[in-house]
Amino acid sequence: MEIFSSLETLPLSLFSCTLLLMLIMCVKWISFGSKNKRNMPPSPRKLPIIGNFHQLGSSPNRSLQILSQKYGPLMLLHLGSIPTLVASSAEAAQEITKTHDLAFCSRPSLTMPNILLYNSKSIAFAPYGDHWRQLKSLVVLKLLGNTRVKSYQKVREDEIGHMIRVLGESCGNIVDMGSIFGSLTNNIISRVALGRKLDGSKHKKLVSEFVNTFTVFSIGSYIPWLSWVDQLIGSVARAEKIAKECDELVESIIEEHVNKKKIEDGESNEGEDFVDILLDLQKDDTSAYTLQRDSLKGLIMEAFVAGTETTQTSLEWAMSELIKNPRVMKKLQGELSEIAQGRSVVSEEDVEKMPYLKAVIKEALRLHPPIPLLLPRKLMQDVKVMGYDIRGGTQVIINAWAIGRDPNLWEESNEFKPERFLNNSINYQGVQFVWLPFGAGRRSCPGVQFSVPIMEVALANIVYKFDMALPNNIKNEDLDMTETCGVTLHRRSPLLVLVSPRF
Ligand code: HEM
Repeated sequence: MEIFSSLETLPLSLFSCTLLLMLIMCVKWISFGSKNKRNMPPSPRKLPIIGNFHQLGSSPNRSLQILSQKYGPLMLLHLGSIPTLVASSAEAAQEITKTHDLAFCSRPSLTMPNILLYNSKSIAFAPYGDHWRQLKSLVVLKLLGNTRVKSYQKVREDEIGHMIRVLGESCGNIVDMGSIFGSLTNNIISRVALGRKLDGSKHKKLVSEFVNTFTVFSIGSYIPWLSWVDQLIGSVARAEKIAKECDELVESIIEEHVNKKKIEDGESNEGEDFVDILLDLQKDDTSAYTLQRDSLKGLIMEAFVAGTETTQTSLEWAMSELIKNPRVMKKLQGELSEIAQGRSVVSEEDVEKMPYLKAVIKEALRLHPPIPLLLPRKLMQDVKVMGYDIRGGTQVIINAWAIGRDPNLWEESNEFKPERFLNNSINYQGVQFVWLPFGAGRRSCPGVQFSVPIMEVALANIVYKFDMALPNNIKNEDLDMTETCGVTLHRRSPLLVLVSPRF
């Protein structure tokens, strides 16, 4: 009887199984169809496992520019297994940083920043969310706002004065301008962030190792199932060691500040550095946001990563272009002589009357944006960009370097012509999307107001006080301008010059 009944049900279960199978196939077919109907951006052919990595070469900004000439201003690459949208035109940049800014506002999770910056608990590599929003507005308002940046004027003047004295003592000798600018930016950031210069070469070396570790390639960031390779070759262990040593350094500096505060309690807040300000904010129980210790330390270390080499590289490129273009150098010296009128120092107030100086710096940043591909973003939901369907989770790169050299946007786009920035409205907020050295939109750089006065006043004083020539009778126009990628896009060869006083 039992056998009978089970036999009876057999055709029925076979029927339902077949029906279920057909249903699954139908759903699959429909979803495959709709996938095919998705209008994906053009993609260069990729290789198994590594995807398009082999096409980036040693100069990704240039390789991506060349690829975009073939595949268009929006292309979809695969870096390992990570789908990566590459934007190479002003229109594409505008879509990402303005039209869909919120959707494109996150950052991908990357191994090295996670190790070095307390699991990306500071700003630059934090995913979008409450934590990032609170921290960014804290930095914009309390550390890098207008009034606060003005209060660092004394530090800027001191350190630029010191740099000019060092150059004065080096007249007649060959000077490495990169190292001069490196010391300047390091000293300024150290004094503003920590309240003092880093003592001894040991700490300077540690901080420079910390900054450089950000560029150590991590295979796990792009091919997650191969992340054990990072462990095997020791890159994770090395980064962890540097992170630990830096953490100890920042902890000791915080301790110094806590002790100093106990002594100075009740005195005025003048001359406060980042650590002072952040410690005060941590104690502020009227604020709805609690600043965690790791975020505080992350912000301090991030200032070194984000602020030193970027400003140093920009100065080095601006100086290189001035040396290579004597016509521009002469015109700038003319403006400086006219405004400074024989005074020994060019002040921050003088610089406000110097449109050509400002144009020189903007033009140098156009040709040599220190972070040529900005920082990678991550799309948080599916969106349509310039008619293409882009899936949530895609990583996004904006080739600011290529946009700055786009011949459709810039006449004689590879030439150094500061005049193009006179009488135009292109400003540091990047709202025109044709010039993006500091990015644009919610994720743009909060350090603009901090670094621009350093660049302007430092360059003004050097050019006002010294003539520069290349050693070994190298002609100015033969100066090697080859670039190489590190934390920033910097000169491959050091900028060695012979300095002589102008008066
Ligand atoms: C010449 C100097 C500098 C240049 C060219 C520069 C450039 C940039 C660029 C291109 C980005 C990425 C923007 C994007 O993804 O859209 C960025 C982000 C950032 N920069 Fe700067 N930067 C400079 C100086 C500074 C300084 C001095 C500080 C702080 C002391 C700073 C702090 C930051 C931070 C915290 C971010 C992350 C913003 C976020 O993710 O929301 N930068 N910078």
